[in-house]
Amino acid sequence: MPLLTVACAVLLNADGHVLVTDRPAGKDMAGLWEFPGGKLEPLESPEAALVRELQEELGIETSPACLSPCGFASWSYEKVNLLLLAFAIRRWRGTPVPREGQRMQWVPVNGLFRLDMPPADRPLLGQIAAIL
Ligand SMILES: Nc1nc2c([nH]c(=O)n2[C@@H]2O[C@H](COP(=O)(O)OP(=O)(O)OP(=O)(O)O)[C@@H](O)[C@H]2O)c(=O)[nH]1
Repeated sequence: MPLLTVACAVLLNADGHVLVTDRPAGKDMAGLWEFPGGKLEPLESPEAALVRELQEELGIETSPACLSPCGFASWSYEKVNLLLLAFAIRRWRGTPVPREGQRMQWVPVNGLFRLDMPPADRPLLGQIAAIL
């Protein structure tokens, strides 16, 4: 199966809460909570992809220097092997506002374990808890 590389953001605010958005109706796994981010375009670095996705999805400005790798997960879905690369981000410019019809919430890290998230994300949660 093809390998799909996705970069995602663990946006941490001053209270130590993490931003999650839900997958809009009509997409695979609609309604599940996930970390903002998306697929790398051809020849694009994970950092550049994430900076671009955060602008598109939430209207915030970041830069590769703000991104700190904080974990990864690997999961085989029906049609792809997903490699999910997570970056912690504590500083950005602007206020996140969902731009693609997603719902959004800030949750304490412990609260992540109670959310309905894609199966690929579960192994990330312990890694995220460890960096706080
Ligand atoms: N951004 C993000 N994607 C995730 C997470 N967990 C997870 O399994 N994924 C999967 O990684 C892929 C991300 O791709 P994407 O967001 O660019 O694409 P998409 O499915 O929304 O569809 P699109 O091609 O219409 O943009 C999706 O298949 C999504 O289900 C996560 O926490 N964040």
